[in-house]
Amino acid sequence: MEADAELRAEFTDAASGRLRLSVTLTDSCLTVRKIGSGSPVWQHGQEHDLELGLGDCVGCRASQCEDEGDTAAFLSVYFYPARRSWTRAPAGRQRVEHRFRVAAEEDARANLEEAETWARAVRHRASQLVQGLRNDCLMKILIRSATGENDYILLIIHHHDLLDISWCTERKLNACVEFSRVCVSRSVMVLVNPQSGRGQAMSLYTGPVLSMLTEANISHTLITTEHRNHARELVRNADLSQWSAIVILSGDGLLFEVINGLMEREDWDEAIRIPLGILPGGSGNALAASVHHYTQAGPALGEDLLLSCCFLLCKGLVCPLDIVSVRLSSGPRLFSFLSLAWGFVADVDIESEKFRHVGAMRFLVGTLLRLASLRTYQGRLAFLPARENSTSSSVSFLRPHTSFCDSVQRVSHMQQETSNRHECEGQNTHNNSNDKDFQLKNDSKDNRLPDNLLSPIEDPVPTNWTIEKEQEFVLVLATCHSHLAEELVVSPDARPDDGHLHLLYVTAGISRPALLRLFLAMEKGTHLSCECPHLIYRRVQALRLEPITKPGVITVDGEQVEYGPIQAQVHKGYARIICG
Ligand SMILES: Nc1ncnc2c1ncn2[C@@H]1O[C@H](COP(=O)(O)OP(=O)(O)OP(=O)(O)O)[C@@H](O)[C@H]1O
Repeated sequence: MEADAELRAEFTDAASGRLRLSVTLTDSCLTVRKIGSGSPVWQHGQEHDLELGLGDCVGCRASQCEDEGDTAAFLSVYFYPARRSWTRAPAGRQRVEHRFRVAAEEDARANLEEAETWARAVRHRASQLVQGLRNDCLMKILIRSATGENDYILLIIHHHDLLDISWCTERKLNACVEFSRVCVSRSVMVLVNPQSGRGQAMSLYTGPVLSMLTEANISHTLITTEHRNHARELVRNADLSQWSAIVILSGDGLLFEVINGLMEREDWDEAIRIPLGILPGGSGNALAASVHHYTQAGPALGEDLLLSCCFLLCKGLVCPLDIVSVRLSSGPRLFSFLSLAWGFVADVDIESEKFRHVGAMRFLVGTLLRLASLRTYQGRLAFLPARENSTSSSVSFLRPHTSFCDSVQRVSHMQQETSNRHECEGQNTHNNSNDKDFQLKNDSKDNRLPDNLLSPIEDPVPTNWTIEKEQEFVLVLATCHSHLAEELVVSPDARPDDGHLHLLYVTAGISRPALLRLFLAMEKGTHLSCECPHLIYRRVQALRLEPITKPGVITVDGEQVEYGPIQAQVHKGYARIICG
C-alpha cells in the first residue's frame, strides 16, 4: 500500500465555535492540536495532541452550515473506539463524534469542497487501513505438494510479529483475498425478525444500527420477516447479484433459515459465498457473541455486543465460515453453522421457549428447572476425530504471539500434513465411492457438498471412526463456535473456519451440583479445566448420534429437528462471515 501524502489544515472546533485546531490526516490517524488559547475540546488541561486512530473510524460526512449568511461548512468524523475501563466492566465500544468547522474561505462552495475533500480522504484512508491490514499481514510462500497442486504456507504478520502460520490451498488463499472486504458498490440486505428475543429487534434497528450504518454510508434495504421461513424463501429466490451481503438482525434461528435457503438454490455453490453478517437481536445470539469473541476483546453483552458487531459490519472484513451438513434418518438434509444438541441442552432450549419474554434469562430459568428434574438419555455416539495440527486459514490478527521455533516446527508438521492430507482425502473418497448404494440413496438428487466422510446412516460407521460404548448421557453437544449464548462459552478455542466440530458430552452419574458447576464455569469458558470425569471434549470432523431413549429432543442451531439417528460432517470454510 503506497502512503498517501499527509493532509494538514486549520479548522475550528464546531462545538465551541472558537477553539482553533491544527488537524493532520496521516495513513493511520487524524491528529488534532489546539492552537492558541480557548477551552480544550478533549480533556480539561490536556496539552498534547489528540490522536484518533482511523482503525476506529466508521465514516465521515461533509455538510453546509444551515444558517443563512454563514459560509462555513462542517466535517463530522465518527469513531467507535474501545471503551477504556479500569474496572472489570464488560468490553465495548463508545461512539465519539468529532465535528470541525471549515471556514478558511469566504465562499461557501469553496468551504464545502474543502470539507468534502477531507471527508473523501478520511474515508479512503480508513478503508485502505482495513484492506492494508489484511494484505500486509499475509505473506504467502508457494509450495508444490506431492500431487503437483499449488499449496501455500501462509504467514500472518502484524507489526513485524509473526502471529500465525498455516497451510493453505490455492482456493482458500484466493477466497481469503477475493472476499477480503464487502463490496461497497452494492446494497446490503438487512433482515430483521420483529419477534426475535423479547421482540426488540426493530427498535435496535431504528436506534443504534441505523445510526451507525448511516454514519458509515452503508446503503441497505430493510426487510422485516413476516412469518417462519419467510427469510428462507426470500433468499432462495432472490437475485443475489443485487446484494453485497446479507445481514441478519435477529437470533441464530433466522441465520439458520438464510443458510438453508441459500443451499436450496440451483446456484448454491456460488450463493453460499455471499458475505453474511450477524447483529444480535435474539435471546441466545451465539454467533454474534462468538464473532465478538474472535476479536479477542473482553466479553460484551446486550447493546455493547450489538455495537461491537455493527462496528465489524461497517469495517466489512470477510472470513471463511464452516458449514455442517446434517443428515437425519428420514427427511431433508440440513445445513448448520452453529450446533447440534441432544439431552440437557436441547431440552433447555426448547422448554425455555415459553420464557422468551425474559430474554437471555430464559436459559438460566430453563437450566434450573431441568436440573431439578435431571434426566439421562441412553444412546450411541461415534465420531471421526479431527486431524492433528489442522488450523484455521482465517486471519485472526490477535492470536497469541508464536515464537520462531514454534513456527519452524509447525512448517515441518504442515509439510507432513500436506502429503498426509492428500493421501487421507484419497482414502475417504475411495471408501465412499466403493459404496454405490450410498451415492444412490443420499445423493441421487442432491449433488450439493458431498459428505465424503459419512456412510449411510443405516450402515456401520467407517472403520477409522471412534465408537463410544452404548451408554447413558446427560448431554451431547457439538458446536462450530466458541459461544452457545452471550454468556455461555462452550469451546473457547473454536475459530469460524477451523474445520472442527467441538464435541462435548457429559455422561450419566454426574451430580446436580457438579453439573451446575460446569454450567457456571461455562460463563467464562473454564469448564474444561474443572477436571470433571463426566465431561469429555473432542475435536471431530464428523459424528453420528443414535438416541435410544424416547421421547427426546434434538436441536440443530437451536431449532428442533426430527428425533432419531442423526449424523453430521463439517465442511471447512465453505460460507463467508463478516468478522473482525
Ligand atoms: N415474523 C416472524 N414471526 C414469527 N416467527 C418468525 C418471524 N420471523 C422469523 N421467525 C422465526 O422465529 C424463530 C426464532 O427467531 P430467532 O432465532 O431469530 O430469534 P430467537 O429465537 O429469539 O434467538 P436465538 O436463536 O438467538 O435464541 C426462527 O426460527 C424464525 O424462523
